[in-house]
Amino acid sequence: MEFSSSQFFIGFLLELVVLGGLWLQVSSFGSMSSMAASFGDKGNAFCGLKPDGSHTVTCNGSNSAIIHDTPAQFQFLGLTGGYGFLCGILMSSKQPYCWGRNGHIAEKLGVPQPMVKGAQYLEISAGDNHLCGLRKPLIWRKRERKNTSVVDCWGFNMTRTYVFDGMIQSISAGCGFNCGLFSQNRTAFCWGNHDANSLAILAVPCGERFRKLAAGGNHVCGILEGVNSRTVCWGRSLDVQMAKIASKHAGQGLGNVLLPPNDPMISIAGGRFHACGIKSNDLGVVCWGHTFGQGTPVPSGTKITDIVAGDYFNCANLAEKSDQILCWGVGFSSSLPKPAALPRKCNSNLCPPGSYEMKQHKDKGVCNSSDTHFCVPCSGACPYEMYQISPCNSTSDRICEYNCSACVSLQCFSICSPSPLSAPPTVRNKDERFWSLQVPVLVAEIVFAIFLVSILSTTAVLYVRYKLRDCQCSATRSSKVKKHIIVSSSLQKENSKIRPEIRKAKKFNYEELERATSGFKEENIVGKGSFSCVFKGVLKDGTVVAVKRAIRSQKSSNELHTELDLLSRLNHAHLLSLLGYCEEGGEIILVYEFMAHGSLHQHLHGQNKELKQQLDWVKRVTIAVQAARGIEYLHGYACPPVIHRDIKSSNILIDEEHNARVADFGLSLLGPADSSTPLAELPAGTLGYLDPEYYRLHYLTTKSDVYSFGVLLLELLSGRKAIDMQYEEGNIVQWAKPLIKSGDIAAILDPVLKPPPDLAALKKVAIVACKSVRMRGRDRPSMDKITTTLEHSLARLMGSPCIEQPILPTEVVLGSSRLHMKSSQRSSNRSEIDVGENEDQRYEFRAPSWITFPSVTSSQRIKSSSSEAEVDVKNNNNNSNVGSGGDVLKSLEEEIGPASPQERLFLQHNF
Ligand SMILES: Nc1ncnc2c1ncn2[C@@H]1O[C@H](COP(=O)(O)OP(=O)(O)OP(=O)(O)O)[C@@H](O)[C@H]1O
Repeated sequence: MEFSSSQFFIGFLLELVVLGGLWLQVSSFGSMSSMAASFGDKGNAFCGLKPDGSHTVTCNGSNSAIIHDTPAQFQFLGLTGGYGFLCGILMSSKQPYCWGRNGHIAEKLGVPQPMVKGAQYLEISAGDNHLCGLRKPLIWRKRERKNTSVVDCWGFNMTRTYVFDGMIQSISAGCGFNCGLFSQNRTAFCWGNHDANSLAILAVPCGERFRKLAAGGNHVCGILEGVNSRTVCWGRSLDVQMAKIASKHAGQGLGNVLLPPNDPMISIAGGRFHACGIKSNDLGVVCWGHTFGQGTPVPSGTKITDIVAGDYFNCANLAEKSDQILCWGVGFSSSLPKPAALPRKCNSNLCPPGSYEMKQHKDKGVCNSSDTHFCVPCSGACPYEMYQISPCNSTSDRICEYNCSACVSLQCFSICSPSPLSAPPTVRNKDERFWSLQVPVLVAEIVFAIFLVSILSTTAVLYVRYKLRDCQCSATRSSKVKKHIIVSSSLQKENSKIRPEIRKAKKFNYEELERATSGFKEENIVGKGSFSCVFKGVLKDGTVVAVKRAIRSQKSSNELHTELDLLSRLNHAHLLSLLGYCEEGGEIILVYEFMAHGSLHQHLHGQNKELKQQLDWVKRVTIAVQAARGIEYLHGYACPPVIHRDIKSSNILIDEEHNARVADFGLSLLGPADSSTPLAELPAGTLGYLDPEYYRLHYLTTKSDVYSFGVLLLELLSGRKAIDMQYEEGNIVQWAKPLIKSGDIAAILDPVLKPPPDLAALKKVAIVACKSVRMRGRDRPSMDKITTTLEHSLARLMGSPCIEQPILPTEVVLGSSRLHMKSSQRSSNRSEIDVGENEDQRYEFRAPSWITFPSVTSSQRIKSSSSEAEVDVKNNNNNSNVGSGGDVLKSLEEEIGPASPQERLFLQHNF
């Protein structure tokens, strides 16, 4: 029998859609399922809900504590397993109940403590040494905050309640971190201990929509939404580097490291250094990540329906052979039952509404006996671009078809546009009718699109021409104009330097760097930070580099790891470039481009007064523009946006050509791009530059960087340090703000320089600085507006008559995977100093991380501490260290005023 290509495509698609719609219970390292595996040095165990519908649990395996403590009398809704323990949600109370042994959760398990009275859970998920539960929302309380989800966690470094904005559909736990899937937009987010999981937490694919997540060791895999159901993974444990560690742990020889396959998947489960999934086209199993040389091989040609992961092994429920559990990998005990009396979902009852019987072939069920049925839940609504042509019934899932008039994806177009010529007559007639209707619609749409694009581009061209005509500089203004042109072209040159591709950091070996820095000689030190020493070095090929080596501590290496993770993703002419890194013997060393002229701090406040004088007004404002551009890129163009958290003059470095580069990303944070909630982070940064709102309310937004940048502008204008106790008013903001507000700009200008002929240019800078250090973040301008204002000031300072045109074109930010539209570009009216009133603030949400690294250094830098109490103590110390600096912060708090009820709620929920 012949099929037309369109029939074939649609048949294939329907198969994908139907199979893709299967929503079988899956379990990863820790997700909840009807079965679960536990692993660890006390042996492995495998438990499952009995297939008789009693919801009671049965366990087998070599972990005697789990076997002995199995609560056979309790009924459970689902199970999850971790290192030496298993947990289930009790049917009666909907609370977790755990058994086995794990010193981090509790010596003697049971209901994990502390437990909120009456809390009920929808799902639980076990990592290796922790358990998290997604709380059932309390809808009966009228005043309950809407659209929030609560996750309670217990165990190593995790015991606390996390509140998230947005409804979470499911959670999955890995080693020391967790991930969640928002139900509304299906985006993923992860939180937890950053030590080994910074990549898993920070590198969540931006804007991707997932059907399912499965966290493993230090990685996460997710099945993408859409007909392809492709799997993507991120994190650390699936890479080659980690393979060596994996082999050591599992006592195995080094196997292969495989990439996730492209096959569509219906479920996945993550192990410590690997992940496995069930392919939707044949229910076969496929594994990737680190595969071991020895151990039971991954089954081939076997259909499976459920899958769970231990650390180095997986177990699955066979689709065809009833009552059999199949395990593979290494480390599971031979005493694990194969077959085990575990979940086989073949029921004698017909499938209830909301589910349908899964078939192996058209007429043959999955179960051995034709009297029993294997039921799976119906899939959700049809995907976008599709409509339902038949509903879900007891024998088949809902069937969806592409709506050819609403195609946006290539897949849809390819399905909708095959040639109808090879079809049999009836099909051809149908297709002809279809095309006779569709073609005019498509043609009309294309014509309309072309018309729209040409109107828009013509308008844009006319607008640009009009603007340029206004700024035509006549020959009579030659000297000033020349200057302007020279500046413009030099800045154009600068733009061309922007690296359009994100470079991969090179891996150096220790000897290479040791040689480059003459054995990390003291004379080669060019700077010292709180956590690191920076050496000048020369590589074998003659490249001069800066080598940053952590002062040995876990915290410093955390910082360098954050910096490595971030800088490998960022690329901009005004961000310090990372050339490579070296990670050996537990130490991490970063290699950067060498900045020949050191830091802005050294120029402004160093011993050499000449350096300060050389930094004339044009150079200072140019540095301000360039630094603003770097930060603007972080906020508006990096995806997800980056909050630097430590903008200050010692982190603005100056290269050979006197261009400014923003450096030191050790404290920086990423956040999801589409969230509208502030990060809840304990304060970190440098005293004097620290946003009082962030300090006071722990609200972290991109506007916190704006505050620090405002302080930096005041520093550039006045030549004073952010906090300088040799003056009566030691805090630069407290000193400069009233003077600027009173219009006395000259009073704040650096006395080592003569005021410029056109003071108005610096007035603009002072005003924007003043706005940037407003108490409330939402009242501060965004970085793109600041950049625009600074560009205008620079143009004016250089005598350009074209002050409406920024000297530096604004479209210089390249290299991010996605571009965000600048708010200033959205605004049609860009007044030169009309910055920041009532504009939208970019808030980022992030789970409150557990807090790390307290430190006060000579540069008065404070970092989040391991406990709030510690933070207070440290801050008090800081305050006493800096004398009235502490009072300054106190008075800033007072200026912000008491927390509103909403803010208080935010704090209560997050800290
Ligand atoms: N790429 C570089 N080229 C030249 N000098 C550099 C480079 N990177 C850093 N330095 C110098 O080393 C100093 C220390 O840098 P680092 O980023 O470690 O700390 P910091 O920002 O000054 O202090 P902290 O870590 O306390 O914030 C800088 O102030 C600068 O003078």
